[in-house]
Amino acid sequence: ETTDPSETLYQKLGERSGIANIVEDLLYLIVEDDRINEQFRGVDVRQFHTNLTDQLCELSGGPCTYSGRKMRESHSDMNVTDTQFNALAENLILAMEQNNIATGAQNRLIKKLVPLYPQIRNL
Ligand code: HEM
Repeated sequence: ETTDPSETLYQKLGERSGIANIVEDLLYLIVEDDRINEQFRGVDVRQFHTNLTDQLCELSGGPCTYSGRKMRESHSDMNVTDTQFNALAENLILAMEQNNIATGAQNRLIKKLVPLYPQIRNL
């Protein structure tokens, strides 16, 4: 954890390897969370891990290219609720907490996800 203002968000998250660790911990939290784990049954965990890591890397300003589907497309038939969206965001915050990411950096990453909300909820 660092408060160095010259670091980018990507650096504060520990670059791609740090983000990969966060996403791995997020996956464990998802499996434990009865609000959302049903939705993830049968999902290709390796591919999900790679794609979410690339997406968060790119969104945080890192040198990655997300190559998965559009958010509207991958979540279109899931009927994701507000509660479920918030549950996933909450688990992401917990995973960042577990990886000692500074609170300011946590909030900055969550803010990057806000524009995805209507796509993921299919609104
Ligand atoms: C901030 C919120 C979210 C982000 C950033 C996000 C991001 C992603 C990404 C990057 C993928 C991979 C897409 C692909 O491989 O084409 C994905 C797939 C998926 N997401 Fe989300 N997601 C979010 C919220 C949710 C929520 C709330 C649920 C359900 C409760 C959910 C369920 C799924 C499932 C089941 C898949 C796998 C789809 C498949 O492989 O067929 N996501 N998500």
